[in-house]
Amino acid sequence: DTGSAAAIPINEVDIAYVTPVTIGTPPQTLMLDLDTGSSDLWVFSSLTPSNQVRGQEIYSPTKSSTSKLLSGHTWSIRYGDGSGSRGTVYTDNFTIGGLEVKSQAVQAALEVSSSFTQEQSLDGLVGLGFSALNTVRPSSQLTFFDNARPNLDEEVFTADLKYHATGSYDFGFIDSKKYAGNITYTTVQQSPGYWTHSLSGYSVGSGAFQASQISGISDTGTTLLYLPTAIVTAYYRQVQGAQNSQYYGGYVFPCSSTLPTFTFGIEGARFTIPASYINYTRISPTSTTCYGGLQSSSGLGINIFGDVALKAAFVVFSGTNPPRIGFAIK
Ligand SMILES: O=C(NC1CCCCC1)N[C@H]1[C@H](O)[C@@H](N2CCCCC2)[C@@H]2OC[C@H]1O2
Repeated sequence: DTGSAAAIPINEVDIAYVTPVTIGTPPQTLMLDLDTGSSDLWVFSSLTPSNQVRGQEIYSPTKSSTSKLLSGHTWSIRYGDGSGSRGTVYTDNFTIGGLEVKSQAVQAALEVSSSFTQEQSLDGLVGLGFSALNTVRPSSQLTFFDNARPNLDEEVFTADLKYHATGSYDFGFIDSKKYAGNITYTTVQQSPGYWTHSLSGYSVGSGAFQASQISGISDTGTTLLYLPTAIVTAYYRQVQGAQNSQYYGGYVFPCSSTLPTFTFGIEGARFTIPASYINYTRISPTSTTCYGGLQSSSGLGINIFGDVALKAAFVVFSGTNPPRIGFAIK
């Protein structure tokens, strides 16, 4: 089996990407954020208090003839940005891009935090991390990818996220039309459950490449790129008027500044993030101060290769044993 679906930016600065999925019988279509940084599949639902729902589509298990309550099971998740949700669990038929999993655990939200309520075009998440991170108790549940794997033509899914444009997620096959040259793979450490791997180094603009093993997670659910402070300060040293603002919680700079590109290594391959991706957003609609797409990871305890980096490549998440991650230019 295979599947292929769109990855649609939910706003004009690509804060997140959503993908249409169907749940139940007859199919209910929701727009979910496919997140390789977590492993819960949860949705706004008919059980979510109405004062926490602001325009989202909801899953109504009672309207699906194939839904089953997973009785006695609950879940509760907290994300790195402080957002979170909790609820109860059903199983139901679930498809992404024509790929169906029967009896997928669908976690129905009984409560969501305010940042989810405020994102009206995001109806929930599909966790594509390793199932060890799943928060359902007393028995944890498998991700959509883990459930689909036995039926996939190839044990992979790919992410082709785009800057200010719609990209795609493919399951079960690698579309050679979506990238150029070769795919460079590197090993993944799957414990504790993230797609954890290393970069082989970096360079700023036309500067020399600094070989250095930088461990982190490839996380489609994180908007920005978070790297060690030494790398980030070296980058913004090249930006006129840049400063690390306590007030804005990160590096800001005059929107008119010229930014250098940022290149990261995967083994022997090199991937260059255009300056435009790092000129992330104005701090407010009328401001001439801009917030950077590259920020420091100090305080996070982990480096995060989020969408700002991933959208510069075609990325293969390979569920082989051992798992691997592959990058190609596009
Ligand atoms: O918390 C993180 N990442 C952290 C960012 C700060 C540094 C540590 C990692 N990712 C979340 C993201 O923010 C959420 N958000 C929802 C609203 C639209 C924007 C996305 C979405 O829900 C879970 C996941 O994706």
